[in-house]
Amino acid sequence: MTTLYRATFLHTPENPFTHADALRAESDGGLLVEGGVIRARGAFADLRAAHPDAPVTDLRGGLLLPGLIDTHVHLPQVRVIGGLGLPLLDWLDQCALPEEARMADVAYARDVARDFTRGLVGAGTTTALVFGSHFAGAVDAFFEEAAQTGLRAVAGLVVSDRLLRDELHTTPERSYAEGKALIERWHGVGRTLYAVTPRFSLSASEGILDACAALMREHPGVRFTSHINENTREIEVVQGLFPGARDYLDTYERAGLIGRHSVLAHNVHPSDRELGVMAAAHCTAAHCPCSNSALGSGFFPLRRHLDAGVHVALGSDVGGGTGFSLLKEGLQAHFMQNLMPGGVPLSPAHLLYLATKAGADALDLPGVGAFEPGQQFDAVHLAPAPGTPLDAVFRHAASPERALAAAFATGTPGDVAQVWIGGDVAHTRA
Ligand SMILES: Nc1nc2[nH]cnc2c(=O)[nH]1
Ligand SMILES: [Zn+2]
Repeated sequence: MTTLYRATFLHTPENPFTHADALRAESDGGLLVEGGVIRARGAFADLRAAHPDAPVTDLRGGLLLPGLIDTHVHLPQVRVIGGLGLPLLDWLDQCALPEEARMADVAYARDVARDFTRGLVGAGTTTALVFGSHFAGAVDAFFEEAAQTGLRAVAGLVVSDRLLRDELHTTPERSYAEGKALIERWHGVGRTLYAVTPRFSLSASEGILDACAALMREHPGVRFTSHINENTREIEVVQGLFPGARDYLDTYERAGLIGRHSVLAHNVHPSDRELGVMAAAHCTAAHCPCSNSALGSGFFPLRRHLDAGVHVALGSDVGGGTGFSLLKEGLQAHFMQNLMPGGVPLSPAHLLYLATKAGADALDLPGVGAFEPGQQFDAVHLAPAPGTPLDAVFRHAASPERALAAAFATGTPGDVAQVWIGGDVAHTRA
């Protein structure tokens, strides 16, 4: 089936941190989509002339963006969003982990997976790197729900063997066996990929990190994700647990877990050595600015990451973060860079890139992240309700770029009118 979408669209096929004019915009644009794939892109009038018989979907009056890509978000935490005012380790004990223990009940986990997946797609997120659950049944339930919704999910069993709560602990042997079974069931099936996911070095012994590395070695193409350098107290505890490690990164590096397919969340307090190794390994730092603010973790040193050559993308970190909207994460990133000494001024192009193409690159998914011919039609249509301030801005914006800035400044999931994944409608505003 072929459709010609008519819209004001913007995308960042190039990296605005390294390319001038990376923001591409078309005020009255056309995207010709066939079988879920973008076949042609340009001015609407030109595409209309070349394809006079294609049915037109008219999306004028809003903004069409590539589907947003969340590179760090926790499945079991959707119902504990809002535990404000605690530092990381207290927040885990009091807010997150009691809820994560409830995921042992598969029926409960299925309901949570529905809330979670709806929350993501309703916010315009079409691809997510998801911290699953400590329970394999809950991870299955999530993959099933993602397959139904159409979400591009990269996810895995979260594994830990110390310092959380007994119900959440496993063993290296069991984590390996359950991970292998999940990889065989889900990796590369439909739109899903598997991510090997030790929770963080604080809760993962060398033995369980080795089991993670074995899964990575035996299943090339699976992704890796964990947390790093989020909170100063956490870093001290990790140093004590790994007295032979050079730093936090080394706890993963020594196990053989750092490479092109590794995404490390937070990295608020990195050393220069860690940044150098991350750059050389082409791994990604998932920056989660709302979480960093809510948990008081600190200011993300974006300048140091960029100077070192470390790839950076955005994550919502629900439920340490405050919601699924990557527009809000973009705004919070902008605020924090504005406020910190030596912060990087972030333009609308930077924010769009961090929320789309940067995530696609982090996950090594060349088929998504922008509106290039040959890419999947993953898209979010922002169309604020008439009479809202964002609608007023959209109707009077001097350029698509100004409208984009306003979408980051004041847009919410309520402004997401429709979402497509691979050409299929995955969400329509009620
Ligand atoms: N923000 C955050 N950091 C973590 N470090 C280990 N687990 C978590 C978590 O659930 N959220
Ligand atoms: Zn997290």
